[in-house]
Amino acid sequence: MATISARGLSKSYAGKPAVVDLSFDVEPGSVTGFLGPNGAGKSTTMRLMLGLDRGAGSTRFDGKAFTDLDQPMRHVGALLEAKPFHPTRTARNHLRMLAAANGLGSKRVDEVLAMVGLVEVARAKPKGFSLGMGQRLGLAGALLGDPHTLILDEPANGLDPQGIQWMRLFLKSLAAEGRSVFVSSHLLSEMALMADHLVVIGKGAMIASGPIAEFVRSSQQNAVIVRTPDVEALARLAQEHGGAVAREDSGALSITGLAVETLGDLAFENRIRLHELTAKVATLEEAFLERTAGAEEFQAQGLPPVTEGGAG
Ligand SMILES: Nc1ncnc2c1ncn2[C@@H]1O[C@H](COP(=O)(O)OP(=O)(O)OP(=O)(O)O)[C@@H](O)[C@H]1O
Repeated sequence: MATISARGLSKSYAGKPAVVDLSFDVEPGSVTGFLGPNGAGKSTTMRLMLGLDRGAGSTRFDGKAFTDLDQPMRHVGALLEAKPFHPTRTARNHLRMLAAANGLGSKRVDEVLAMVGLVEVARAKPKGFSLGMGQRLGLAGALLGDPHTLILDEPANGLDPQGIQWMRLFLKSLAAEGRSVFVSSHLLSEMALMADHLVVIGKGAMIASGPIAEFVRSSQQNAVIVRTPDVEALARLAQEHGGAVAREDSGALSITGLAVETLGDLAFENRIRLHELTAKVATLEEAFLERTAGAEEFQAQGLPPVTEGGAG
């Protein structure tokens, strides 16, 4: 059984749809990335899942609604806001209160402080914490009940590169233990390294849901780059076999719709000399930008001309 099963989640603010009929599953033993442009409805969806927002639809955690779970912290750990704690209560006391309110012992408090690397500041007040330390404390709170399911909204927000890497490895290890991890992030390169599955939304509605490899494979940016002195012949051959051919500025051909092996064989069989034959694999960022084009809540007009890689 899927640990998290969301069905028909919907929510409008003052008549404006924020989340539109979202249904998806999050499987145990995997990290599922939740992606969408700013304002796409990720935070609203996570609040709906936990019953913190009123809306339509339902979310089941091992068959039960969050509000029907006996000792919910032992089932589902959530990190939704950057600093959901009292500014002047020490980190350890904040967690102790949370633990006591949920029938958990204080030994677990020290365990989770160690897990997130906050032992040295356990007696410090979160008022002086950086955004990244606040995120670690929020994560410690989510882990208190040793839950099998984690729902994390932008947990890497404010972390430095070391912290981001630590978070990635940490979440992957939690998933490897069999937990379900549902995590939103704007850091696409991190998501590419961390997630097994994706749920991608735009303007509140589902764009794609499934294995990350499938999502990236569907991108038009996957192509075979070919350089040959016999451009016309190869282009014609590729088109005859169903490929779409574009000419790059460098003179190379960019061919989509045909596998690199097929193109290599075609060239060989037709005695076409090749100087380059490269499979160009799309990045998650390319696939994401392609699939969410036009789904941004805030679209800039009249961007200044910038060429990538042109700085410095
Ligand atoms: N309390 C609220 N009142 C009115 N509108 C809201 C409220 N919360 C969110 N919205 C609107 O609902 C939509 C979805 O917002 P939400 O914060 O869920 O998106 P998000 O994907 O989490 O965005 P981001 O990536 O910027 O965090 C947006 O249009 C937002 O302006």
